[in-house]
Amino acid sequence: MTVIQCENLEKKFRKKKALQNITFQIEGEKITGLIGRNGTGKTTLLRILAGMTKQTSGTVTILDKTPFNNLFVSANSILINDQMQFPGSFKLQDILNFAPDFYEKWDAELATRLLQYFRLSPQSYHSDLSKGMKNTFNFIFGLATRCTVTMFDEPINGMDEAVRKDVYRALLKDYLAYPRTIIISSHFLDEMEHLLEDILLLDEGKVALHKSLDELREHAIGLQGPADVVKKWATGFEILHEKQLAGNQLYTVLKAQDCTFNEKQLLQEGISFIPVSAGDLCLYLTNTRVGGIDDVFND
Ligand SMILES: Nc1ncnc2c1ncn2[C@@H]1O[C@H](COP(=O)(O)OP(=O)(O)OP(=O)(O)O)[C@@H](O)[C@H]1O
Repeated sequence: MTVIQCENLEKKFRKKKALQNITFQIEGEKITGLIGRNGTGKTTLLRILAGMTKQTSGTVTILDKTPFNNLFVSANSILINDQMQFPGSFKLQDILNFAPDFYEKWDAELATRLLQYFRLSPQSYHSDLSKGMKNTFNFIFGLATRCTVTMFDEPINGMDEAVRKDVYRALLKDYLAYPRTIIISSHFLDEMEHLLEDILLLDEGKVALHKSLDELREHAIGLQGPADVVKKWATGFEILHEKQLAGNQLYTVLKAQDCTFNEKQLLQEGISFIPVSAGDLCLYLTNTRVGGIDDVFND
């Protein structure tokens, strides 16, 4: 079943095109990572999907409904971000008490247990929490809604490493018990790679790639060895990233399409295959310069 569908979505802020030609669909229950550099339109896309803002043109449907101003979509989806506002007079417990009025699948026990585990006092005011604590509470809230479409916009900002690890684990355990469509935008792809089934990579407001992680891992190949030999083998391939290393060694990442390297011969010529992590690959695919920051310091 198609849960999310976008066709030629465009969003302009005055003359600025924040999103353009966005076409993709998400089928069924899975966790998708929404990845992209700063300012590439992740938040804008999530806000459109959640019905908080309207696209300039194109179509978007969530559970077959247009999300903007749609009560059905509001009841069945949630966007968690650090802009979430709750009434100033509400303690955390008050927020939890009101949640079942809006979210029919609300799991009060899960929310309470997670609050205890993360040592968040139900008597605290949301506005008094630190950044990391606020995001932890927001995450708990999002998880406990069990919404059919649950979206997290950079949920782990401000959380320390131990909390992040627990949050990833809680997300995975709850998802396995109650599968649903989850989208997480994050700059920490390497950390949460194990959670994700698909990657939706945005670059300058466009979809750069929408693939499963398995497909993504086969998308590129890393070669390292003597610079002249690496360059010889890389001839004719699209180079996604290049880094000069000590001892005249070169590390090159190539687009793996139609790669038919003879691994034995490469090894004989001193070239090693280096796996390219999904996080690094997404960075290379959205870098404007093949050599990255090093280029700034090179003549
Ligand atoms: N309300 C707005 N008014 C004008 N421009 C906006 C507005 N919201 C977003 N933009 C612009 O749209 C583009 C996309 O912004 P968006 O916040 O969606 O990116 P992002 O990928 O979430 O970025 P980050 O990773 O830094 O949070 C940016 O150029 C931003 O300046």
